[in-house]
Amino acid sequence: MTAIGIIGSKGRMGQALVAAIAEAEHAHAGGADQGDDVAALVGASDVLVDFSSPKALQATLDACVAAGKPIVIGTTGLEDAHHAAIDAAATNIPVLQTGNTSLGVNMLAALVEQAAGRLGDDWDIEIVEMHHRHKVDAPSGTAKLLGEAAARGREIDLANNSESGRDGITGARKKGAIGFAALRGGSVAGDHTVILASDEERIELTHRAENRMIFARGAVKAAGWLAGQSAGRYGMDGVLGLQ
Ligand SMILES: NC(=O)C1=CN([C@@H]2O[C@H](COP(=O)(O)OP(=O)(O)OC[C@H]3O[C@@H](n4cnc5c(N)ncnc54)[C@H](OP(=O)(O)O)[C@@H]3O)[C@@H](O)[C@H]2O)C=CC1
Ligand SMILES: O=C(O)C1=N[C@H](C(=O)O)C[C@H](O)C1
Repeated sequence: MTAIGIIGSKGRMGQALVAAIAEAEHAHAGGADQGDDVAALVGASDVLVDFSSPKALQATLDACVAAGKPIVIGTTGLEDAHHAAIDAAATNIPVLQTGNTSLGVNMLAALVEQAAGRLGDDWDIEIVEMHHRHKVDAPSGTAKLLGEAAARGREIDLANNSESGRDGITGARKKGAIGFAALRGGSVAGDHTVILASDEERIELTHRAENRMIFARGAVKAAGWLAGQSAGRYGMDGVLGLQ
């Protein structure tokens, strides 16, 4: 049994995590939200799970490093500086960061990597995502994860080969670009489609999340797995046996 502390415990994912921790028969060490003492929660936990806000990340990482506690980071909307902070923390503690903790999305990423690599850049790649009206970041962390998978398959760098937020006279699509489009509305838990389009045919690979328990169960599984790892930065492949 692992004592799991939740950063962002009162949120939509925080509540799903409480249920998933009970279901997996781990212990819920408590939660921290805005204004709470994160160091106290870290001290009471074997491992932390963070589904909150990028603004919380640095203080959370500092507390985990100071106490030598592993952390699973599911928060999205991360920028380069956040990833640099994660890399630095991972030299001291185990850190697992992912835009999506579900089995289905991580399987989809493996399929996208393979398709992008085998089809080549005569096939345009567009990633379309839809989420509930409350989501604050775009494109989603999952869309970025799928974009990274496509870029890996093509052996290109995503940062220099992506197009998003098209509006007005944009010019023609750049050959080899990976495009992103974000839709928001209703209560959608998370839909992602990767479209591979050639001149004469099109492939669409889709994942639809029907509820948040798929993310929560994946995060709890990741927490149990991470508690047994040494310092370093990890993704979901080892947790889900997709390596
Ligand atoms: N990787 C994955 O598989 C998934 C990732 N996510 C990501 O998880 C994050 C949370 O999503 P969701 O639960 O829907 O969001 P919510 O807005 O419902 O919950 C966010 C929670 O984080 C808390 N919070 C905000 N700022 C801080 C802070 N500075 N310190 C501590 N706690 C803070 C909020 O507390 P308060 O209300 O007091 O501000 C709230 O309880 C998002 O980034 C989302 O994209 C979501 C699903 C799956
Ligand atoms: O905010 C959400 O809800 C979700 N966020 C993650 C993301 O940004 O990809 C994962 C999931 O799609 C739900």
